[in-house]
Amino acid sequence: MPDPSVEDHRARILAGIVPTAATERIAVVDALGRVLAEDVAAALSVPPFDHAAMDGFAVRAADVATASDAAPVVLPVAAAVAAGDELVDLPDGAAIRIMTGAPVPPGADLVVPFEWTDAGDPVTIGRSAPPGRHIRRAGEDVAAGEVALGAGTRLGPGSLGLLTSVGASEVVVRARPRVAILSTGAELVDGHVPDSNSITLASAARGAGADPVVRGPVSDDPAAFRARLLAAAADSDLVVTTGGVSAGDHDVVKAVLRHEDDFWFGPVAMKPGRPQGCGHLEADGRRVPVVTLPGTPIAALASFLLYVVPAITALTGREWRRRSAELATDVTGTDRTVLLPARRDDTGRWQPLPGHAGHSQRLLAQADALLVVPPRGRVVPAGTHVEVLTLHPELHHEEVW
Ligand SMILES: Nc1nc2c(c(=O)[nH]1)N[C@H]1C(S)=C(S)[C@@H](COP(=O)(O)OP(=O)(O)OC[C@H]3O[C@@H](n4cnc5c(N)ncnc54)[C@H](O)[C@@H]3O)O[C@H]1N2
Ligand code: MOO
Repeated sequence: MPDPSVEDHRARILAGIVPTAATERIAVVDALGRVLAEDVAAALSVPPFDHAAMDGFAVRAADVATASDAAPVVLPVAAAVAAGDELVDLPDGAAIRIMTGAPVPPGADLVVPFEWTDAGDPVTIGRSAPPGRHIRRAGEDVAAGEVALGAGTRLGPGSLGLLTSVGASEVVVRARPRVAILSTGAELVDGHVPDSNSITLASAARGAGADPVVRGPVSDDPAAFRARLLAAAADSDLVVTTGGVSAGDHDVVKAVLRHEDDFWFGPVAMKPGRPQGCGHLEADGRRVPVVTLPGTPIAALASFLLYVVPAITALTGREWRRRSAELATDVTGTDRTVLLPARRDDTGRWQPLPGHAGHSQRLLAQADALLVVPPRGRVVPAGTHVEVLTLHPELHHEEVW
């Protein structure tokens, strides 16, 4: 039996994910990047009232219908209104000087821009237009009562502006999934090796829309690991461990979980990150998914982006979408999926960084993405589109990827 592929392992993990039902009500100013849990109906129309779209004169279109440079129409100016002013009626046979955003005077159905006039008082108007020109009608963008944004919408800066314009100051959004990060290894606990995976994975989790809780490092003692793991599962929606999944004498994650019914461990046909595992734990009657990643830092982050970012997306009830990018050069494929640190060049294609040594944290820190080179066992030519994993997961949802 060949080792399962990256796709197989991702499908296995995603099959065990049930979107979290939890929601919370938050202020619109805090809602950037969140996902609406409910439709938002407009309390206010956009625009809220009929207003001028140009600086000029509000008139009756019929009064200026014949205006031309050769035969201009001259009207007295009855008043001046600016944005924020109260309504002023338009007397018969007159014009009102009006600024962009000011309420259109009842009776007026056309705004003549200054450029078509001498801007004087009385005003000489040398050009006409049909009724309605340069007026934005109340509700022409969004009518009060209409659904302004639907459940499931991911909120960007424009959505926050729209919510504010329709009168919403708070919204109900899906709760961020709580993701526990549990690193393992005696060398981390005693400080011989800095625990870089915790900060890397917690920040990647936050960027992907989760609420990370760092629960490690924990030593290679099975009882200590089990206790920490259960505590992590009790207050999270997903647990991610790092380390302890290969074949060594102290590989505690695998030793503790391999005999559980609900766990799978094995090599996945990828490099780096071959030893992987996943399963579920029971906590307070909930089935909490657990993804066990290898400890080597580049393998841990690559695996996190391949498997955990899609799982976080699925937990928030959104569909995970693969991103693809074009190779700038030929890449040597193998019989396993290879993950290559890369940067985008001036042509928008992706170039693997030179000097890839398999496990360089330095290269990972310099790269913008990991290219997922498929296991074709031969050269993958320049111009081929391959999956790409951004190393800036805060941008994961952007269409540019
Ligand atoms: N006989 C075999 N040995 C190994 C195999 C194998 O198949 N057979 N697989 C190798 C591969 S590939 C990988 S990847 C590693 C994965 O090992 P573990 O997941 O068990 O990780 P550890 O042994 O705990 O640590 C590996 C390495 O990474 C450092 N590390 C671990 N956690 C962190 C952390 N939180 N922050 C920073 N660095 C960390 C750790 O000190 C080790 O140097 O197994 C190979 N061996
Ligand atoms: O798969 Mo491991 O990450 O090569 O060292």
